[in-house]
Amino acid sequence: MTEFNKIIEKIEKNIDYQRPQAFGIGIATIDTNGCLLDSYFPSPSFQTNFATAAILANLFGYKNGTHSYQVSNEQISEILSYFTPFENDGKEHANIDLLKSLQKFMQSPNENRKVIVVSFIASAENDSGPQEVPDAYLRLHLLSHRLVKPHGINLKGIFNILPNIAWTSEGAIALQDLPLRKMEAMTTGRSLQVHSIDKFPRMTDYVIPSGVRIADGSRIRLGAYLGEGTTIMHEGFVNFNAGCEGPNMIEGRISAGVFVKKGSDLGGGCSTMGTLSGGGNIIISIGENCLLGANSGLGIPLGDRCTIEAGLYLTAGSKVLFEGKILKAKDFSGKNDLLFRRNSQTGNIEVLSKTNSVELNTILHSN
Ligand SMILES: CC(C)(COP(=O)(O)OP(=O)(O)OC[C@H]1O[C@@H](n2cnc3c(N)ncnc32)[C@H](O)[C@@H]1OP(=O)(O)O)[C@@H](O)C(=O)NCCC(=O)NCCSC(=O)CCC(=O)O
Repeated sequence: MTEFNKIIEKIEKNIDYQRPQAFGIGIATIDTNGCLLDSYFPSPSFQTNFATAAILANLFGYKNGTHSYQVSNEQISEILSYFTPFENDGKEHANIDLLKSLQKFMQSPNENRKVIVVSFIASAENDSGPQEVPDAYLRLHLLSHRLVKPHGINLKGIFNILPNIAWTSEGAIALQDLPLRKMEAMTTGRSLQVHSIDKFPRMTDYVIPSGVRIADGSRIRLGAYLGEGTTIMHEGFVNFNAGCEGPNMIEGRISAGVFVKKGSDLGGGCSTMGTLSGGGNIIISIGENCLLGANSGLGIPLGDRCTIEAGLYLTAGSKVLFEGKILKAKDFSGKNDLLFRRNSQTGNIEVLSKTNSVELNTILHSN
């Protein structure tokens, strides 16, 4: 054990070495040109397991920054040899177990169009965002594994890094490989179905967070953050770098960048304004115990215990009536205990102070 510690100390003392913010050991799909299409990290590490990070770093020559490496079976054996002091110590070692499984599964990797990858993400202060497919996927995994909350990791430029590919019943396939793969499947009696053409896969094909119900997996992108006790009905949608704290009822759309705090209910078909396209730049958040009525829309950050009437689309610039004064909806950003409704007699949007708040039906949030 002391020998192991000495090795780690030596690696970490190297003047150029910087502990990565996160790292992951995973498996990636390659296309016929050997390009990486996706990466799957069953147990990513964030701000932890620094000893394992150091051993991996030493083997690949990693010092700092964001880098990914393809790993041979021989290299896995070499990595595992460092961990013999931990054999049968009665503790759980997710990364060691993962390496052993990968070694077993990957006897002839290329036949399955798969390669083993290790990816490191630079320390937070030096992280300039996604560099390659594996570290982009690692970032999305960190969010869906609840290791970081939305906005907790740099995703700038991720669209330029991720390839647009076919998500099929046989996993990720490059668009140029699709006709051949389709023929191959048909001639062997398989039906190759294409579920979507996109840069982001559905979350449930990579990460299943504990304590959630998801009625339609295709509505949740990898990189969504779903807290314990989240229920998402068929109309619900959650983009990457967005999500909810849990428990929550989600029957509307959580756009990229939006975060919903616990106890809030997003009614059927409601909209939260995003910032990816359409010119909006206000990042929407929703406080605790809010209710967005069915088919409502939200263009300002809400405080706690606020309600938006069903069908009311509240944009930031909407003129609203509050205690006899005309204000803008954005003047109420982050404020608590408010009811926004369109007066059915005058047509004005009104803001009323309120004391009651939504309570979730607990039966819908237990598993
Ligand atoms: C705006 C609220 C919250 C108001 O409800 P409240 O219970 O607080 O108030 P209330 O008791 O209805 O009304 C109190 C008083 O205000 C009046 N009042 C109510 N709304 C008014 C309006 N728009 N204009 C003028 N007056 C109004 C009432 O007539 C009443 O007056 P008096 O005092 O004179 O009597 C509601 O209407 C609403 O929109 N709820 C959202 C529900 C929802 O969408 N949940 C998600 C379900 S999701 C779902 O079902 C899925 C299905 C789907 O997919 O669509």
